[in-house]
Amino acid sequence: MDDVFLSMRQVNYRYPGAAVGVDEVDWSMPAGAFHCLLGRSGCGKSTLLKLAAGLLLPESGAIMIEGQPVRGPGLATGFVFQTPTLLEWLSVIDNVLLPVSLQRRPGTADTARARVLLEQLGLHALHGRYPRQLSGGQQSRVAIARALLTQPRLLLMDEPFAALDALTREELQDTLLAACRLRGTSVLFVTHDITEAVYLGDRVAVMDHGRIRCDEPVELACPRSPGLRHSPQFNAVCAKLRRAMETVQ
Ligand SMILES: Nc1ncnc2c1ncn2[C@@H]1O[C@H](COP(=O)(O)OP(=O)(O)OP(=O)(O)O)[C@@H](O)[C@H]1O
Repeated sequence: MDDVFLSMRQVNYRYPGAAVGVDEVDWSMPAGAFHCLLGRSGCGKSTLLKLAAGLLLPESGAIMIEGQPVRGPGLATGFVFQTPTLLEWLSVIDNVLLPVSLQRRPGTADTARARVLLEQLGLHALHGRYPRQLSGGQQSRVAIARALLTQPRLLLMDEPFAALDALTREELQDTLLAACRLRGTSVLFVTHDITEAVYLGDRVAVMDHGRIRCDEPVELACPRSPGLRHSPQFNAVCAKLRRAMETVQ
């Protein structure tokens, strides 16, 4: 199929000595899609993301982005971890510019792009602050801006909002959807939270013991709006995924 952006075919990986890894995973995403991976702790979600990022290489099977095999990490893929991992000694704008400054001296175009991202992520007044002067939600916003700086086609997110309070988390979900829609960024997003997966994802997969056990398209109104969270349709999809998660445990 020519509209496949990311494809995984029969992908296997296991850390030495680990009981669970990634087991015969087949997955594909069209460009601009937002896919979520749900599953209990230790089922292999982070391992799958690291494989997609090229941080790990599969023992067998193939991972392709736009038809090219993934052979290692690259600027075409952004990664956001559970903790924002900001550098304490750099200001907000310098943290956002980090992916460029690791390669070369940032130019005016890079700084302009960083400022636009900070504006879009609601951080325009905080350029000169340091991470210790920010709330957890603001730090997460900086981490997202940093991951988007190089204009990656693919954003991989590993429970990036897990440590935030429920309302901040919902605000960030809307900010993230808007930022990715604007850029056409494809996103693979790992979470433990069923409502988060359903709000964000246009497709949600449930992982268990390294395998994809259930793969559910989410046919809810786009773009998402906060009122959707209280609708019967939203609750019905959440209930279906919950049943799927309970069945596989
Ligand atoms: N660096 C590592 N070395 C050895 N084993 C590892 C390593 N990282 C993960 N594992 C093991 O691989 C398996 C899958 O771990 P993974 O981190 O992918 O799970 P997960 O679903 O992301 O869990 P969580 O939701 O808790 O983050 C687990 O059994 C884990 O103990």
